[in-house]
Amino acid sequence: MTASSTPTGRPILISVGTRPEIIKMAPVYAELRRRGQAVAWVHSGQHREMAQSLYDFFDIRPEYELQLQRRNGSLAHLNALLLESLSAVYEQAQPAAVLVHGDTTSTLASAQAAFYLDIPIGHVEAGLRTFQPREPFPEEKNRELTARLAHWHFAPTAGAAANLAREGIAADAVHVVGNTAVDAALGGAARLDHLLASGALALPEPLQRLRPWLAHGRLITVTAHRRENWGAGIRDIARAVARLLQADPRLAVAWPVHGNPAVADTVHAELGELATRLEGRLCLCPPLDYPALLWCLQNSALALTDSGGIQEEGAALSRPVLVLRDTTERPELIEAGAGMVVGTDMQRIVGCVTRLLCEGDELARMRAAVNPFGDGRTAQRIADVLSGAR
Ligand SMILES: CC(=O)N[C@@H]1[C@@H](OP(=O)(O)OP(=O)(O)OC[C@H]2O[C@@H](n3ccc(=O)[nH]c3=O)[C@H](O)[C@@H]2O)O[C@H](CO)[C@@H](O)[C@@H]1O
Repeated sequence: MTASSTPTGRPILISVGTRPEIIKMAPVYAELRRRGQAVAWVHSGQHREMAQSLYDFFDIRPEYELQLQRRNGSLAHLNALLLESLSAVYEQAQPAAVLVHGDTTSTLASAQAAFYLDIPIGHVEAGLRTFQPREPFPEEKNRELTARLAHWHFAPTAGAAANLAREGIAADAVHVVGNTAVDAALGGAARLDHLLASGALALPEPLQRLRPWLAHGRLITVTAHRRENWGAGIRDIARAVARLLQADPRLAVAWPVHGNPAVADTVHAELGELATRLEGRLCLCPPLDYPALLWCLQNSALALTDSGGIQEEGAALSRPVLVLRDTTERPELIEAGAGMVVGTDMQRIVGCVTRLLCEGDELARMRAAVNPFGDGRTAQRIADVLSGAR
């Protein structure tokens, strides 16, 4: 099959394992179905309960769900289980193509399993690189290896396409299409008011308690979970948040705390007592459903995060993002002026946030930046390529 030919008849199979993969593949699923294309969805992840609210929100019913019997937390074991189980699914589904997303272990295993069965692979969000093999680990190598296997490379930006060209990927296999995170965020945000007003969506109670503070326009959304930030990084981020809250009585913080004890224990040890004392102004809550997270971003002056997806969503919703890492594989955010890399140094975080909130001009300029991750029509472009129309 050439890079521009069309898979017909048999389903296009979308394989996902984690929350961001579901969010970012949902627009592709919707667009392919809208065009009458047969689509099948395989869920290979662990956190089925958390995934269900996403499937409800995006109206997706997975045809296949893997029940992996993990005996330990090793990535090799997970990869081996995924490979075997996904191969069995592919043999049953006989897909015309398999679409994978990004850089997780499920991404790489889904691509490997398709490769062994000679099924063409489409890689969505291709070409992101930090060029540092272990930052992030194992994602940097997962995405690089997935690129070796893919047939269609859906690069979100020209920069990502250039990274692929440097690795020798043929130009006619690379399609610059934008990032589906933008499609999902714009679509989700457009539905929010109606969902809230109709009662179809209720914000969790800790977020309700933030409402009185919104009038000050000084809500900050914080998330942190990357492995390289476990320990001292998360501790320093938490201390910066404490310092900011103590210095500015109008500032409020929404921090959905990742469930991993390596994150949650540190955050609660540093901020638990302050959260009680501030009675609602500091919301430390469990991970939020996606619409609630979008609500936080929409109501925030800025976001502090080490998440990849939130960098794209911040840009889509015109909310400046301060990246809590030493590097980002999304340099376009910085080049566009919509974000900054601030790392995890407490003084630096406090200094940057204070400056932005005090000097409104800089924040306003960041909010006015053109979103470098696309216009919300990425899924259409991907569907065009798969149908041979592009
Ligand atoms: C190194 C890197 O950048 N890797 C990325 C990684 O994903 P990530 O860093 O973006 O992961 P998270 O931060 O876990 O998820 C983010 C999503 O979750 C939503 N969210 C968050 C908190 C919450 O309480 N409720 C929510 O709903 C949020 O809005 C957003 O959409 O894998 C992806 C897949 O391959 C790749 O795209 C991607 O390169």
